[in-house]
Amino acid sequence: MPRLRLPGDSAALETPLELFDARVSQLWLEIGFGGGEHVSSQAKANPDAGIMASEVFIEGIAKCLSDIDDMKLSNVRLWDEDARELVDLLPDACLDRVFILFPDPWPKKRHQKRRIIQPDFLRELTRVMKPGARLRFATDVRSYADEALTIFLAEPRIEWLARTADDWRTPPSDHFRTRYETKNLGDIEPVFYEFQLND
Ligand SMILES: C[S@@+](CC[C@H](N)C(=O)[O-])C[C@H]1O[C@@H](n2cnc3c(N)ncnc32)[C@H](O)[C@@H]1O
Repeated sequence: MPRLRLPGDSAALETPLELFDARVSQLWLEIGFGGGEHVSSQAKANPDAGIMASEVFIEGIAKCLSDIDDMKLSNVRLWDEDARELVDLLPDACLDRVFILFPDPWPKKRHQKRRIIQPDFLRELTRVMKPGARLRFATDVRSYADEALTIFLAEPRIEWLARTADDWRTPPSDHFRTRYETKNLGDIEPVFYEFQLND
């Protein structure tokens, strides 16, 4: 993946907007993109955004690469390893948006510590988000929805942008459905939490 794969060193990632072939003014990150439908749809709809997208599942990476090629997208770059390693390499306050959509749910109690939303990782994410940046989290597993919300709201700089009591039950207007979402494997209707990072 020579032109699409992000370099694995912090020096190259110091000026991430320059890593895209397209001229972009915003930097977005999608973590665990699966087959990449959401990545390619957002990239097409937002040519001004450079999207860094991370996935470890090789078939998903191949599918996303094929879509990027078919759609002639020059504002996407892929990271084919653990997203947490990429986040560690990023400079402070560089991201405008983050998407964590239907992450592996690990529904069994004894496996829940494997979930990607953990206090330490969230703190590291807030380091690389700009003040005012948005983070969208979606899940269809009740225990993950509850646990993640508790972790997000414990972070002092994170504000939950819930406008009404239950608007988090409705997909945001700029959401593109993901392959995992369509499988309805969870125990609740999907929830979409939208957060903003404050100063
Ligand atoms: C349940 S799937 C959902 C995929 C996609 N977001 C969707 O909604 O269709 C979660 C994905 O996250 C990926 N994943 C899990 N841990 C990851 C990590 N640390 N870094 C990057 N990707 C990860 C998995 O390989 C898997 O494809």
